[in-house]
Amino acid sequence: MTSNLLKIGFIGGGKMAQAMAKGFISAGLAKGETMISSCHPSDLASAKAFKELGAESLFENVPVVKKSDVIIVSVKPSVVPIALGDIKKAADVKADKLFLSIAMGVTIKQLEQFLPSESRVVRVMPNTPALVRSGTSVFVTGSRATEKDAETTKKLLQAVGTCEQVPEGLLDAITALSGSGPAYIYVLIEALADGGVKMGLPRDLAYRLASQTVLGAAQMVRDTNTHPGVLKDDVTSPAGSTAAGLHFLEQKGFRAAVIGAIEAATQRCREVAQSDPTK
Ligand SMILES: NC(=O)C1=CN([C@@H]2O[C@H](COP(=O)(O)OP(=O)(O)OC[C@H]3O[C@@H](n4cnc5c(N)ncnc54)[C@H](OP(=O)(O)O)[C@@H]3O)[C@@H](O)[C@H]2O)C=CC1
Ligand SMILES: O=C(O)[C@@H]1CCC=N1
Repeated sequence: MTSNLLKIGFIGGGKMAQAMAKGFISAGLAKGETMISSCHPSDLASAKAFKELGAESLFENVPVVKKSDVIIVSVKPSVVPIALGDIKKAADVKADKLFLSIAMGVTIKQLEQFLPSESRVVRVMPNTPALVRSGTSVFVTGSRATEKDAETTKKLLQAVGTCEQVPEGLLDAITALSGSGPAYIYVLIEALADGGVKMGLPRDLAYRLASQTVLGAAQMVRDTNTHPGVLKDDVTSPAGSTAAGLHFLEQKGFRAAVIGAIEAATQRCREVAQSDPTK
């Protein structure tokens, strides 16, 4: 039965779109045939990836809007005005639909200007672990979005992880933390494994241990409601190995580097938000 499922369209079929599409399928919220994407003609790999899911894959944006109930705008920020401009220019498209934009730094105000006046907008910041239904998403509703649109957004995003409604003023910092965050953690996992290999561990064992350790530590913070500093102290035995490792990290400025990374990424989002997205 596919008739009760929302028809989900993706404008831009790249990495984040594919992660969400795969998450929706594994959550039972979509089937390949209830999704459709538009890809840039130069991006045959993304078109192929959507076709492999059983979804239709086109090289035009307007038919995606026509055929979908909810449209996920998943192109790069600089492409958003071009892609949404295609829809505004099209005379024969009824655009009174829900558009979820995941583009970093593109504000609700800009999105509402780029789209036809009848379109309803929600701005979302997801992350790639949506693919394995462990995503972290937040959303902001636009001026024309209804309560039902907020419910639809929550239903889609909670199926692939967590989802919270937030004020738009927090979105740049959230993009820096949870939108970009998986990349920082992958670097940490690589570094943990590299350290293990340096000290004699086989590479595959080192990756298994590093990834499970990150997963377990994250679950401890989330599920025990205990301050991470207390959890850190629980690991750190007097005169033990952890204290030696932590001392080294502090000497190298680990904590300051992570804080600086969030600040730099937030700043980049602000630059994009303040720039003319058509340039
Ligand atoms: N990746 C992530 O972890 C996250 C990304 N985002 C946001 O998602 C959006 C997409 O990011 P991401 O998936 O990483 O980027 P990708 O480059 O992987 O995906 C964007 C896709 O859009 C295609 N495209 C370019 N022009 C057009 C057009 N005119 N019409 C339709 N499609 C077009 C691109 O093709 P081509 O490559 O040929 O240009 C590409 O396949 C960005 O706005 C980003 O800020 C948000 C949260 C997390
Ligand atoms: O790097 C980026 O710009 C996007 C936004 C958050 C994650 N990826």
